[in-house]
Amino acid sequence: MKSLGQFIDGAYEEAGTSRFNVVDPVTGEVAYTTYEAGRDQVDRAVAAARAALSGPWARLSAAERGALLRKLANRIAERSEEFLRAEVLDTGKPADLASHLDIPRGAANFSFFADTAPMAMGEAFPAPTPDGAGALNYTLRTPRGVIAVVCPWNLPLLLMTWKVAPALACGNTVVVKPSEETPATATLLGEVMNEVGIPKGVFNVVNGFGAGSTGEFLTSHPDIDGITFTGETVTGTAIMKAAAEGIRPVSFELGGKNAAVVFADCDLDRAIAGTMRSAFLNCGQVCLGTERIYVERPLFDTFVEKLAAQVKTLKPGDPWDKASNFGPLISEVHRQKVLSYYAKAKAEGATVVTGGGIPDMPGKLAGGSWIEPTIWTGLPESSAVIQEEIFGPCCHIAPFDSEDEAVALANAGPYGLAASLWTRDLSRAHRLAARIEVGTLWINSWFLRDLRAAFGGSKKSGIGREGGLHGLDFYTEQRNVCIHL
Ligand SMILES: NC(=O)C1=CN([C@@H]2O[C@H](COP(=O)(O)OP(=O)(O)OC[C@H]3O[C@@H](n4cnc5c(N)ncnc54)[C@H](O)[C@@H]3O)[C@@H](O)[C@H]2O)C=CC1
Ligand SMILES: O=C(O)/C=C/C=C(\O)C(=O)O
Repeated sequence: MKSLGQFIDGAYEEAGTSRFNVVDPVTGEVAYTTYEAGRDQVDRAVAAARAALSGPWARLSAAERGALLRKLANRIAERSEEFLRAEVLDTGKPADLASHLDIPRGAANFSFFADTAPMAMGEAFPAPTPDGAGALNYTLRTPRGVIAVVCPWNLPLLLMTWKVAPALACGNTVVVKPSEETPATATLLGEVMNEVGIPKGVFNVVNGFGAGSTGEFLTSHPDIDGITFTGETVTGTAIMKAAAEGIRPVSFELGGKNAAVVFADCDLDRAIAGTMRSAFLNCGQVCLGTERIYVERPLFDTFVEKLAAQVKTLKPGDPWDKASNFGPLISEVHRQKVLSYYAKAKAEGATVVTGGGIPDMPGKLAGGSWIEPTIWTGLPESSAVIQEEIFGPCCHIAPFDSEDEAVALANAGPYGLAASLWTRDLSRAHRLAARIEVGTLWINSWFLRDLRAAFGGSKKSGIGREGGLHGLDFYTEQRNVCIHL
């Protein structure tokens, strides 16, 4: 059986304080084992990253770093089959999905930030005041330092590189802690870093768990200069407490309970196709995914019927079988969590329009963490399945009668990550865009990403924005220089 270790200072270490299994969610069988990095390994990874900050990496210009990142992107593309196999083994997602989304975006993140980071802006102010006449204030940007990158399991390569790429483009060094469920692609990336000539110590990976383990050792490490994290809001709270010690900045993309608002004047086929993707892509394990759908009353029954018909076209199965388009949940633990919401919905009196259970899977697949895509109607807004992030392939659909009511429903709750709006009335779309409290609002679309745009969450869905030039305030330190000539 293959085993996977840490990647520290340019070298792999098959060692740790304990060894743990990574399970293939398709079958429930152990896929391979890896090691939990202890405090000493985290210390060495952080020390390697610190040392690399003043090594050959520090002497590269932004253009030279960009050239290396472009090579990285090309090499990921050349080795895409290996990345694809690793990602599919860890997550169980359909190979077709990973080959169109996860792996190409993993490469594109590097080429995008290779071009973007050198455009990080500064300011220059000639002083007009009598005492400062002739003075000039201008900005110098320097790398922030050693960045801890803590990642989730739902889009492992995509979300890790979304943070590593701007960090490296700005001249930082990183220590990555992938999710314990999906360590393979981050660890494999170490090989590619060496192949393209990224100096040792610039990119490090420590595997292990969160609280009381590798994740906590890393985020509480005194020699970390900033922490970027995507995952659950509760974890964000724990990491923020760790970051408070030493006053380290954080960049967070956290949970969501995203709404889709569908008006009766929408292009119905487009709205069905869009909400279908937004609720069920990646088995509902996308933080931007829709778990609450509000439909204008005249369209409600038709919408429910048509979405349910579409859900019946989802085919769970082997991720390499082109006929299957729906994967399992990440783990049995996560399936138990999602099933607990399926039970709560029933207990609270939901109408189960479709799904609600576990599908019968053939042969070895019967041991996987499969679950039925599920639609509910008829619950009050106070229900657990409407209030809490489930992170599974399920949604509740409710009717609304006015624009104001739709806005109030969409804005209810503690999260503010994303929402989608389906209407042909562009005046209404613009009006509502100003009122819906989210980091990203999609109109007649969903998960249509332009990497130049600010990306992140409002309310309890995050702190700060990444993407384009926005994240560069986190990945660089700004120094104001005042020179009196
Ligand atoms: N993108 C998102 O918004 C995601 C949200 N989730 C939600 O979070 C729930 C739990 O899934 P998890 O994988 O356990 O997410 P999580 O937020 O607990 O874990 C994400 C990462 O943080 C690390 N971590 C956990 N606790 C930590 C701590 N105290 N200090 C430092 N690092 C820590 C984990 O090891 C992992 O690498 C899911 O059921 C889902 O609802 C999960 C994955 C992604
Ligand atoms: O496109 C992106 O950069 C990110 C998409 C999805 C997430 O952040 C998530 O599911 O956590």
